[in-house]
Amino acid sequence: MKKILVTGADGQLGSELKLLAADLPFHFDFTDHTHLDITNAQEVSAYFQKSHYNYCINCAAYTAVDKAESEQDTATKVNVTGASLLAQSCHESGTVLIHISTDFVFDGKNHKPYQETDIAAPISVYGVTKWQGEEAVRNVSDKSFILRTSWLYSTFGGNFVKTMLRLAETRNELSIIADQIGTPTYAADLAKAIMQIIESGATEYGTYHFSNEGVASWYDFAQAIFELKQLPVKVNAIPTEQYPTPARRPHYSVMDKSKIKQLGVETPYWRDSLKACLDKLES
Ligand SMILES: NC(=O)C1=CN([C@@H]2O[C@H](COP(=O)(O)OP(=O)(O)OC[C@H]3O[C@@H](n4cnc5c(N)ncnc54)[C@H](OP(=O)(O)O)[C@@H]3O)[C@@H](O)[C@H]2O)C=CC1
Ligand SMILES: Cc1cn([C@H]2C[C@H](O)[C@@H](COP(=O)(O)OP(=O)(O)O[C@H]3O[C@@H](C)C(=O)[C@@H](O)[C@H]3O)O2)c(=O)[nH]c1=O
Repeated sequence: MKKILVTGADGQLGSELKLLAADLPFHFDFTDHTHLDITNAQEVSAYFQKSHYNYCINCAAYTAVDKAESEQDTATKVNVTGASLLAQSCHESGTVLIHISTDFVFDGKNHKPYQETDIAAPISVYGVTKWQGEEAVRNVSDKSFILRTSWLYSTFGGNFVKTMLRLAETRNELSIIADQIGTPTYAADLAKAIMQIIESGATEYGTYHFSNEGVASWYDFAQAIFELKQLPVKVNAIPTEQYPTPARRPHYSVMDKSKIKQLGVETPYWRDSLKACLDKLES
């Protein structure tokens, strides 16, 4: 039976993987920050010495985009050192590493969906650390899948969908940025994609883009949330300048998913997945 180590398992993606795990014929070790700190070299190597893993899915990350601007060292430790330590142990033990990265490795100047071969040029500390983490993985492990995803949300953890629902409890009007374009992605769909890759036994290692299908601005995303939930919130479309944040975010970060589709992975339309998540939140 395949053995799979999951790090950062209490986050959005890790929690979605836990839900899927129950129905799969694999042995999972789900670890959170307290059981396995990926920045601790001894803890990482102890895990890999204790068991042989066929796969390691790295869901652990520093994901606070704005806070990262003033916490560069912490973000680097988790997103670069942590990724590098896992890659090293995976390489030594012949484990396939599935590492997750982000659309924020791009600067957002494209006018057509980013391909895996497009040049990364991150414009935030978070984006830089995620790019350096990818490079660390690529340099060490020749058996790794790096999956870049975007605008993740889930019924678990904190995310844009939950922020909008929370704000709707006290506000009847919101201003949301309309000139940052990307694709929302339901973490449950990413979890399924990861499992499809593992179940297929694919060995076409490398960097892949995975998001839901379609395109939206944060404004469109917010409108869809309120429309599907039938909440009477007026949403004003604003330019980025009118919502200043510590971190810069790409204006355009839609990703081309042709490559991952060749592995048989499905990419549901973002509004369908949003509805599925909202229905699940309600139940
Ligand atoms: N969220 C998003 O919108 C997007 C995320 N991604 C990427 O997808 C991946 C999964 O993201 P998501 O599930 O949303 O992230 P979350 O922030 O929901 O979860 C990350 C988890 O990592 C844990 N963690 C942090 N530091 C360590 C550490 N040193 N050792 C072990 N665990 C640690 C956190 O635990 P604790 O809270 O206890 O620190 C948390 O449970 C990440 O690589 C992220 O960069 C890509 C695009 C979009
Ligand atoms: C709350 C709020 C946000 N916004 C904007 C700010 C920002 O540009 C956008 C999204 O803000 P958030 O802080 O929720 O999301 P953010 O943390 O920027 O999301 C990013 O997270 C990292 C981890 C990734 O890897 C990215 O793919 C992306 O998902 O919405 C508004 O315009 N109005 C508002 O009222």
